[in-house]
Amino acid sequence: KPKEAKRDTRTASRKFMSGPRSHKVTDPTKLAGEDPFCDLKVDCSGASNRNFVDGKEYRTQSGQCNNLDNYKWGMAGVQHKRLFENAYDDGKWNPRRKSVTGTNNEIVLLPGTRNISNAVHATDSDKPLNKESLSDAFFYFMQFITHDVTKTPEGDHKTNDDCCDSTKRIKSPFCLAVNVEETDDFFSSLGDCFDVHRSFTVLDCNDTSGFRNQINDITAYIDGSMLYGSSGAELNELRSFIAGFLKNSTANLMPEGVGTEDMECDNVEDPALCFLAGDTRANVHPGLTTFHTVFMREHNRVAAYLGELNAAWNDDRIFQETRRIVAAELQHITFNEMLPKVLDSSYVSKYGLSAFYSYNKSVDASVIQEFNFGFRFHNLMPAVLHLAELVGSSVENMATLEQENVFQHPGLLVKDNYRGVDQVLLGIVANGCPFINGLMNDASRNFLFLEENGDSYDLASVNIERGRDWGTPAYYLYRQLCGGVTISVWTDLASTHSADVIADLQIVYASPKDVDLWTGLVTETAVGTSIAGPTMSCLIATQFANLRNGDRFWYETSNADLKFTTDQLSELKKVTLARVLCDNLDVATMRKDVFSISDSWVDCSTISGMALSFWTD
Ligand code: HEM
Ligand SMILES: [Ca+2]
Repeated sequence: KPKEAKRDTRTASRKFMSGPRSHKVTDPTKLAGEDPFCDLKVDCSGASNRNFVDGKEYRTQSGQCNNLDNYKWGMAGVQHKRLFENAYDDGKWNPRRKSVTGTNNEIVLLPGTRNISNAVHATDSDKPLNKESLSDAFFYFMQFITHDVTKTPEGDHKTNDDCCDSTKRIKSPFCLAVNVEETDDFFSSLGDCFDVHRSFTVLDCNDTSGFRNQINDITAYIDGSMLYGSSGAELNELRSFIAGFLKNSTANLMPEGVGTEDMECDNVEDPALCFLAGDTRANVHPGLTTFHTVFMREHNRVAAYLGELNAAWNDDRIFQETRRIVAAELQHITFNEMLPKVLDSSYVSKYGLSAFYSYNKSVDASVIQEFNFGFRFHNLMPAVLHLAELVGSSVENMATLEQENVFQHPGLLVKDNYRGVDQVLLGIVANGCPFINGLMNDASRNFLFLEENGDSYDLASVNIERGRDWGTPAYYLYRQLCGGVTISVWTDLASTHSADVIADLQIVYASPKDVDLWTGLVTETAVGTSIAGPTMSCLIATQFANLRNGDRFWYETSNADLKFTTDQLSELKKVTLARVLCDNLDVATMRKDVFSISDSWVDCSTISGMALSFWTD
């Protein structure tokens, strides 16, 4: 097996990986360490800090003044919110490392995160299909929506900072070092450590103790920021400034970007090609890159239509109106098709996610940091990527690629004379993603972002390490908050976790009150047919309710100045992801429910969509 061979030849000591492992700050002024928004006053009452075109108001690019009383709610660059006080060891910034079993006289450390990954999250076989027949497209679409909502930048480390270096391991304020035991099946041949860089932080505005908090680089609102960017400067790179269009490149793919450093397209197989999108992570996986491509095309498809209907509209007006429609489609698909498969219907109704929409100006849509962990569904990562084609009347797999050859490899889209993009899409709709509570396959636990020198990455460890980096409190507090269940002994977890999982947790953790948030969440037994346990569902539903109720521009708004007409809204509500895919790819057949592999394939002509004729001015 190729995987074995790679493992055996990797004898070099662990070096810093040349590409980024996590996401970098795009705006260097944000590295200052002070929160620029603490003292900044922005007046949203007039037009000057908002976005009016031809007298009509649209979203600002940064999300500023979406909330008119609190200009920075949900805006790019603002701090993540917290549901509890921080759990940093020093209350300020030192990572959470201490077990509750320690005393004033004797500190007991939490288990190493790679040890937790090995004991709790490992599976030695590629996981079987999930019982609900969720498609790989469901997985990559969730990632696509994640990238509309949250991106937490890394701190100001030098590219060659080696956090495993014995002196820096202690000294560099930007380093976390994950210990690797000699007994580690996979990573031990590379050394005793792998490095993770700490997230960028700012000093909290109201706190004088020196407490530091993480920020969101992008707009939290579901507004298509991964397509349009989260600042005017980012958008200017993407717009063609002709007839409302976004730039594209050969075969109607996204424009090519320059430089691979920040853009996560440094796969050893094909480092040359890199696409430019509104979010720098667009190249991290071809499944994701395909969704970016489809929605960029959807923008241009809608813009062309609006331009024809409204000869008097200029580039700016067409652009803004199209962006408004595309954001509405994303919101509709997320709430109508995606969330009902993430959450059990009991959570959808309890949190009012399908209730009548009414804007609530006291709701802050900014990202709750605990949600950030609750939505890291890396345990659904498919082990392989299939490329598929329509053969006769059925969709068949043409090739099966190991994930380590596919991460950061957008070049797949141009393969086969540009049929790559269609083949990737058909492949992820045709095949099912794996799902077992809390287990991660080798692709994400050992082979993520594999480098030529054998370096790679364990996403389970990193997720746990990230929680400690952020001073995120342990899982048990959230079980208490969401479920009203007090956790003091292991058996208290029995209502949320299987006996097997509890036994695995006990191998590494000294106390159930030590269990890290991400680990506790992904190992919960999922509710009903959903993919999330009770506490995870609570965090996810809370955030998505805020993204809806706290968004003044939500597509279902009844505000006279912002709303779609009744006709337009009823057209928008006909939109399905299947229709968007049919409209923007060279495919003749699709599943009406793109997220379910038990749905049958139908001819694209039988899938209805929205009529844009209602957009004549
Ligand atoms: C090809 C598939 C994927 C890859 C390679 C990937 C990789 C990563 C990496 C490297 C990080 C940064 C981890 C850190 O340093 O803390 C991350 C963060 C994250 N991932 Fe994924 N991921 C994938 C799919 C997904 C999916 C499907 C979801 C959601 C269902 C998701 C949700 C998240 C979230 C919420 C974060 C935190 C984002 C932030 O605020 O920076 N990921 N992912
Ligand atoms: Ca956004």
